[in-house]
Amino acid sequence: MTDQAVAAQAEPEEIVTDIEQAPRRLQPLRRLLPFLLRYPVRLALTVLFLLVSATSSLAIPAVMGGAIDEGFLAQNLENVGRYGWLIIGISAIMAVASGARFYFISVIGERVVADLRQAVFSHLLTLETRYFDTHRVGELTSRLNGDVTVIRGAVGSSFSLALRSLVTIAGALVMMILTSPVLTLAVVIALPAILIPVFIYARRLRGMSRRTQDALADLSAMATEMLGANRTVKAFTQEGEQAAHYETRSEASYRAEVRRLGARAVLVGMVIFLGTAALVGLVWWGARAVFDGSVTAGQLAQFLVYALMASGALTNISEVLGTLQTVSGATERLTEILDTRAGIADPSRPVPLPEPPLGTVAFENVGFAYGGAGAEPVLSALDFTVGKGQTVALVGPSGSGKSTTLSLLQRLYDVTSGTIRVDGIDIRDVRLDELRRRFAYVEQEPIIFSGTIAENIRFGKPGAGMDEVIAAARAALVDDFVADLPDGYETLVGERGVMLSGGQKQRLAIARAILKNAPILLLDEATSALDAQSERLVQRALEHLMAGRTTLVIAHRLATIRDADTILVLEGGRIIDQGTHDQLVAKGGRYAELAKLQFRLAEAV
Ligand SMILES: Nc1ncnc2c1ncn2[C@@H]1O[C@H](COP(=O)(O)OP(=O)(O)OP(=O)(O)O)[C@@H](O)[C@H]1O
Repeated sequence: MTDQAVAAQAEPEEIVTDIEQAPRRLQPLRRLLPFLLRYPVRLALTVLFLLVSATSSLAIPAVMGGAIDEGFLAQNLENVGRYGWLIIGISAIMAVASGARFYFISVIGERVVADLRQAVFSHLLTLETRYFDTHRVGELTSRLNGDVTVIRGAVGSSFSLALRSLVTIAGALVMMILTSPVLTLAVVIALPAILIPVFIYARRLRGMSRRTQDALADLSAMATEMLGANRTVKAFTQEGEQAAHYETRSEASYRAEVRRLGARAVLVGMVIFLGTAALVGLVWWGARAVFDGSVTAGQLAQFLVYALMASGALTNISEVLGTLQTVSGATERLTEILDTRAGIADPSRPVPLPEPPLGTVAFENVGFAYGGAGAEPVLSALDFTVGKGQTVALVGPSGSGKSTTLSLLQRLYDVTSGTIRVDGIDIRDVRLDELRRRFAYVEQEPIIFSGTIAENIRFGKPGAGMDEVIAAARAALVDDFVADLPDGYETLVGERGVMLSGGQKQRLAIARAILKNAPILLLDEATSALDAQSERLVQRALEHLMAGRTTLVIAHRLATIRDADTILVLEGGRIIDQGTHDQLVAKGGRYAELAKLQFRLAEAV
């Protein structure tokens, strides 16, 4: 089974635990407040329109009561008309206020979500490499999408519904007491008998709805993973197997949803029956009060409407509470990211690097362990210098620490002991962006983004003009294949550059590095063999790039090795030998053995 498939199958448990651990507390919601309070005017307008719409909706039943008593029962058509106009006027105010409330709260919701999403994304980009070593990118993007969407729903509608319901309950209760204290007392006594069973059942339903959400999250996680890995799936002829997995999960999600719908149907029935029974009881009780003259028929009608409004609002609140718990979980997961401090950050008093750049590198007795001091060291007592314009090649068996050395130089991780200097300055004293501007990095498997050829090259120097991009492309021999592409530099290269060959991707990455024009070049040569023609092109592109630059190269090509000023032979994180190719070959020993094994024999002949 493929790695991806294994990972996909490991996913359900993780997702379920994640969601089950979602807090039932609502405190994390407080963290949304600063985002909301950034827009005080819109917030104030929302509250204003909310109060206006709630008050006007509460006024209608009172007017209606008046219409019944003074209009219908008094058989006074004029009064019916007058009250009718009043109701139309109030409805107009209510309509405008409700529309405005909906608009402002939705805009705030969208605004908060956009702010939150941007804050989380830009914060994630500042976190150090170690964070990404221990967090799955799929999980992070799902937080960015899923959790943010959950919050959008809540801020836009649930908050508004909760506020409106609270105001309605309070207002309706006041109006009920004003209309008839005796009837209000009867309702307050009878209410728990109806609400308690409904609440208990609704809570069970919420648990079920969380399980269906889990099942859905699980389904979409699997689909994303498998579609992304479609080449691997095909290579291992896993289509049938994975489709069957998907079907099993999809069926589970369907069954969970059906169970939830059944339970919901029971709840709806329960609400209808208990509600109607309560209404009949209230009407009967009210009729008695009308007959003995303690309330008028209009007051009774008005009272019934208030009671219905209050109970509707109560039901809304119980639903909103459920939603807010989910939102609280989402908010907590996002604020967790925002609270993570970058382990590698700018120094408080940065030292500027010399201008113009010297282009020198020095490792002084550097030790490093991925797990921090005390853990198994990956590099020990690493000591070497690279002078301006020199090329130093790192060679050594797999796992000897070559890539780690380049990571440390870019300060993707901090050394555990010793010092690294660029142009004589300890890199921990330099601003991160200033330091990293001094390097151009060409990775072993270059990362190509899904935009156009020009955008990919321009990644080396944002804002570079088209003439600069083309000059870099010429130097990296990219322009010869671009000429054959339908849209030239504007051709889209597909996700991860799938539409380009291995050699073309490498040349594109070299063009990007040429455009960056940094004084120090970090090069991780590709191990995968290209055909002779591509290889020659990449080699020529590299020569253009290396010209006049200080270069640290993880070398796999004999040509690179031969031209290097110094070769550092690494083994087990230590430099076991150094010198030029000829010196080291003459010495015999480990380097000669390694050279035979590691460098392409074809090149040696
Ligand atoms: N992010 C990481 N977290 C923990 N350990 C790591 C990490 N990256 C590398 N290692 C470990 O550090 C050691 C050195 O790895 P490094 O990638 O520097 O070797 P390398 O010489 O570049 O190997 P290769 O030629 O195979 O790329 C290895 O034992 C590796 O398992």
